[in-house]
Amino acid sequence: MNAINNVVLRATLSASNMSHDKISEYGIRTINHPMNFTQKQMNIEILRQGVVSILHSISIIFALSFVPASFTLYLIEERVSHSKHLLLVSGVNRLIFWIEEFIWDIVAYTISAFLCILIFVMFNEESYISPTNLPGVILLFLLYGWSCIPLMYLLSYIFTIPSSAFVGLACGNMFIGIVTTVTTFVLGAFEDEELRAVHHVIKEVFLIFPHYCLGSGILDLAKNHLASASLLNLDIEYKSNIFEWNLLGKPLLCMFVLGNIFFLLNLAIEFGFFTWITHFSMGSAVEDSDGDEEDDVAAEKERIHRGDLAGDILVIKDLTKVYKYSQVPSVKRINVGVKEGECFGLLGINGAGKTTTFKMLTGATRVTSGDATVGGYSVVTNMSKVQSRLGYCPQFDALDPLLTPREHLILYGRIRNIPSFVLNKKVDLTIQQMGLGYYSNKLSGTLSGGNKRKLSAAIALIGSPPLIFLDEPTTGMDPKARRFLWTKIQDIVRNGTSVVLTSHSMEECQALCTRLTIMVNGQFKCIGSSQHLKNKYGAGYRIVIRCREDNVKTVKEFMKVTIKSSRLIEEHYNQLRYEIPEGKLSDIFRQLEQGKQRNILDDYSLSQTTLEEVFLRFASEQSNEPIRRRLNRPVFLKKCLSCCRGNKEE
Ligand SMILES: Nc1ncnc2c1ncn2[C@@H]1O[C@H](COP(=O)(O)OP(=O)(O)OP(=O)(O)O)[C@@H](O)[C@H]1O
Repeated sequence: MNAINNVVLRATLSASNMSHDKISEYGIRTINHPMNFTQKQMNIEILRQGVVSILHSISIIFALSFVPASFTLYLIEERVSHSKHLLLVSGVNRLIFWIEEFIWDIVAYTISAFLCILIFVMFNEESYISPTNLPGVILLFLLYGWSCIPLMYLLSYIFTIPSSAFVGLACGNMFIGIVTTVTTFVLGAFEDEELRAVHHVIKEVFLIFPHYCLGSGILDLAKNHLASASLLNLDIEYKSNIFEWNLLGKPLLCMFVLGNIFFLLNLAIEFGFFTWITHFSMGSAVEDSDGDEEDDVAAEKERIHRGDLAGDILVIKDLTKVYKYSQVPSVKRINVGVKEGECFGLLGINGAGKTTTFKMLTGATRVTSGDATVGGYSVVTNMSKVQSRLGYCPQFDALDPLLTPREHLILYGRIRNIPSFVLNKKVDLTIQQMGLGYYSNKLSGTLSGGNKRKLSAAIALIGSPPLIFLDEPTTGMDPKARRFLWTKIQDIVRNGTSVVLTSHSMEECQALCTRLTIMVNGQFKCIGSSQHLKNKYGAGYRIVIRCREDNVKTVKEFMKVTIKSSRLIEEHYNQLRYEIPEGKLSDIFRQLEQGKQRNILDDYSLSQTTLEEVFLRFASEQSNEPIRRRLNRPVFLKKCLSCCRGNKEE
């Protein structure tokens, strides 16, 4: 309207031949000054701004729910694949592991948090980026990461599938953050006395959630900014310290304290504090071994108890493991000493207790009773010292799928303190010897089962630790790689390294082990060299006879008469299999040759009892009772336990 008036005025002046410069001096200037808000308008405006602020809080909680949850992906993968355990066994300090994990995650989180702040800057959100409020916003974001990341570490123990953990934890973060913040905001808007009382209580209780601290902090900051802006409209200057107790002071302090508590709880789980408490509260009495102990087992036990341990790098004394909620021990009072430069074999059928023994010796599970020492250090009291002396090839490949074989070997070589000037050469040599050259730069997640096994064995050997545990190292390997590994094991044993090996291949045990034991139901049934075991527990010789179909009866008669101690153990069509417990080898040959000359038998073979037969004899004693007697724990209890025990199995 004013502009039209000015146009009319200047057109009239122009018609009266006034100079152009002068015309611009004439005109009407209008100034619009809004009236101050009424009380009602003010309330509506505050409510409108409040709703905008709660939307900001929700958006921030939403964005920052995903980032901390994503840090559990790798953590769970490492725990479930046991690659974390392998790192610890190779000498990584548990405390350093978690500090490094936290530093890495907090740096990644800080980048995301600063991107959120950048969005505020781009949209010029005065409530958050004004010089007085910006430091508060930065601190709120950083302390949220400080407290929420260790909380995610704690909750990650509940999960075994990384993707489920990510979805579950991100949704949980969002749910808690949004529900707590919106609830307190809505309750705060009511005038009712009772609701106000509830509002005050839950505002304090919700401070145990970092998500609420962040949401309420953002909201309070925006409300405070709105109040000072509104008062400024009334020409009243209102300045407040945003770090005061009732504004940001309380949530900031709570997040700082919560972060410390969550991190310490996580360390307590990592160091087995809770399993330690339950271990002592549940008791661990296991009666002595069964009376029918073989004399070589008893002799070894006697040697260990006597303390005659000269030259033994590994000493196992009455080592026992009873898993929680299992009524029978998985490993029961075993005793053995392994000398420097000795390869000791642990044989036993599935479920005999071999892996459990390794788990106790490497710190993956707690010892129920008894002890074992490596180089004089106890696995019960000084596991970190024990671990620094171990190489371990677990039963299932504990590899990081995102690292290549070369990167794995460099990583473990560095952990084992191989000087950097020889490390690359050593790694190249190992890769070439293990036949991994073609795959050395491929992700280990894409390797075949056999190649993964080769890599696991190479990791155990790199750095030449004095004691190496190999849990079925050659399973799935091709014959060439298997032969190479055998040669390699023989070499390192010759050079003074001790090896404890489990295998289901009798051929492997005979080729490598200086002494071996057969485990049945968690107990050692015999100990000695393979020849000693065959002599002692083998039933003499085996004869396989082939004859004409119509001659079977005659052969049976012949054997009954000529080799009286023989016992028929198998009969298939024209093939008979006999066991001869005793007798001179030359006499047996002579008698069989006579039978052949008399055309009673066509053909025969004579052999000593094999280790496999000794093994089968003992293995037949293994009962599946332990498995049947294990109780069925409720699922929720299992999850609760897995959370409390962290990476320790019980
Ligand atoms: N985490 C566990 N909780 C309860 N019982 C377990 C646990 N792990 C193993 N066991 C039980 O302990 C016994 C010994 O198991 P272990 O894995 O040591 O046998 P193994 O000799 O290594 O068998 P395999 O040759 O199949 O590897 C089994 O009866 C098994 O069911």
